[in-house]
Amino acid sequence: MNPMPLVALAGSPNAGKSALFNALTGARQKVANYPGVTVERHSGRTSLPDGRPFELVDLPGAYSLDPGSPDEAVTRDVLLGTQEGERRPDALLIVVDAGNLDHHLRFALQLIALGIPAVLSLNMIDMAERDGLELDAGALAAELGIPVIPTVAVRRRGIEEVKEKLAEALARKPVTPPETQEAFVKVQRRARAIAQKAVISERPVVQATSRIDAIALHPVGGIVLLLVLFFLMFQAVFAWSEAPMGWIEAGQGALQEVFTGLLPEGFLRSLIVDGVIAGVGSVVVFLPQILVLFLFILILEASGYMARAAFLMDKLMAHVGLNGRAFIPLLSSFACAIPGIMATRTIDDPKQRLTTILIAPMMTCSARLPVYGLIINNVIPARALGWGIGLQGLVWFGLYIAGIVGSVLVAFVFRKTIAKSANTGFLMELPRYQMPRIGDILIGLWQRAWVFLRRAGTIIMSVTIALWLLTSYPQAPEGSGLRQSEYSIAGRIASGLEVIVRPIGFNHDMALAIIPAMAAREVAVSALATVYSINETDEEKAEETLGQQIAKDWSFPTALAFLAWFVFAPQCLSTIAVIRRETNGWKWPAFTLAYLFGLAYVAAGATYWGAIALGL
Ligand SMILES: Nc1nc2c(ncn2[C@@H]2O[C@H](COP(=O)(O)OP(=O)(O)OP(=O)(O)O)[C@@H](O)[C@H]2O)c(=O)[nH]1
Ligand SMILES: [Mg+2]
Repeated sequence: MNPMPLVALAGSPNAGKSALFNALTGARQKVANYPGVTVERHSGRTSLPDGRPFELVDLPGAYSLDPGSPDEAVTRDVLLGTQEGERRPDALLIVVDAGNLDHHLRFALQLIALGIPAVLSLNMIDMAERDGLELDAGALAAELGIPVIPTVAVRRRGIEEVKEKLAEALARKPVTPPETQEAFVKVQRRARAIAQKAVISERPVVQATSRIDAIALHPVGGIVLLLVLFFLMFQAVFAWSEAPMGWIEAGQGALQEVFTGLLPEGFLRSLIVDGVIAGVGSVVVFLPQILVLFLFILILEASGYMARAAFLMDKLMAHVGLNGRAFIPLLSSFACAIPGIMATRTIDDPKQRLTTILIAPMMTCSARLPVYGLIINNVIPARALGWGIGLQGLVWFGLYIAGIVGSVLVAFVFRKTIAKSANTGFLMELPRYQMPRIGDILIGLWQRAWVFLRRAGTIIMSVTIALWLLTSYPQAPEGSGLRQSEYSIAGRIASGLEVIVRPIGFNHDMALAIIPAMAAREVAVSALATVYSINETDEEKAEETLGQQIAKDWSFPTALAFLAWFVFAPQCLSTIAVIRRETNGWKWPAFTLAYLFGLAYVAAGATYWGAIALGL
């Protein structure tokens, strides 16, 4: 039996390949309005109009067949059939951006020359029309010698036709390509000539894109705009999430009451009420803040603004020896360092890539949000500083900036020492601005929420239960006046660590919380919740929320030191595992652990003693 036919999606970055992949297969691959989003091969199944199934693979975008970076190498190897364990595709679906035909046809021409039966999707035809460009698909097909179908991937326009033409292409035999590839300069010239022939009419319209860019890319105005946007984002994180956080807390309280009423006093009740509900609930309550933050990030990404931010940062990053390509991986690290580190595959220079991998864990990932939120919401006064600026939002903004500044300084040092290489320039095509589609944003938010809740229900819940057991036993003798969290197994282990972290202002509860938080940062919060609810014996005190207890028990310098610790500490085993995978060995993950813990220790200590010196 013949294996299922294989079709590969290929084309220049940001042409809409993943959007087309999603439209064809019903998958939900990440699409975003900047180049370099897809860095791995993804595949999915779908069927031809006659019902025959075929496999579709979405490849990272590339500018040519000579691989510049690891992700482009994936694309080339798959297309040439030299990728290990991978069949050569039976047909290609080449995607080009209709509004950027001249550039995108270069790679398309190289692809066609491979001799694999191909179909061309003339994508983003809606945007081309908006910008006053009318193209002749028939003329283009005649020039290229393959079928050309105008498509709007995000509105599923042209999808059925693409399938029909793919069915025909799959019936054709591949031809043997010529021995030598045409010189790239020649390809370039041919691409331009063909693109010109395909134009029916071009109405010069003053493009919104260039008008917005006059401000957004301005060397001074652009940076100011960037800072203002991010600043507003953090203010909104507080302003908009207060009410829903209250609802979640109320729900959690109600649930605890239900179980307290349902279960007899004892092991099970304590496990469920103090362990699971208190622990997991203390993390879940931060969902609204995370969603508000991502609402902003997703809108900025989809509109095309983030690519401008990358462009602006390029100049600044050049000073520390990184190019603008590092911006997108670092940007994704704000959600989570894991995809961020994987996205460094778009960086061609190995030393620049290594540096970016090493600093990615310093970007404020969403796992830190519950920790920051817990401290800021409860220890930093909700004071207005005038002009609608709140102190809490300002501190939050400051923590993000601290991570960024720290990473910039570290990158500078690494590029001068352990990761030396020449600085290379950065060429990034800026996408056109687009109105974000509400559906896309909602799906993005849903995916974020799902990742967060799944973590809460799996890793955070299991670590919390384990910690609950370790802090519940052995039980402190009644009336001894000993604190359960110190008497227990976990407490005794924490007492060992406390010796090391006391000089930076940490107390016993914090020492206890940061050990299980190695598994995931959010666990620091659920661990504190568990510790406090286990320690509470008299009923009245148990009414207090975790936040109120922290506000009462922790001194201001101690709370600040805890925040500073979490800016840098590499408390995430999955990130370390990904660094190992991406650098092929234990050397760099070990190095990352060492330098980040060192940095966290110094930063927390400096914060603590600094705050004391200032009399805070
Ligand atoms: N208006 C419009 N936007 C589109 C169309 N196709 C894709 N987009 C948008 O264009 C952007 C890029 O799409 P992607 O599918 O991520 O592009 P890609 O080719 O996979 O990019 P890389 O993975 O970076 O190579 C996204 O913002 C999409 O929503 C289209 O036909 N019309
Ligand atoms: Mg993609």
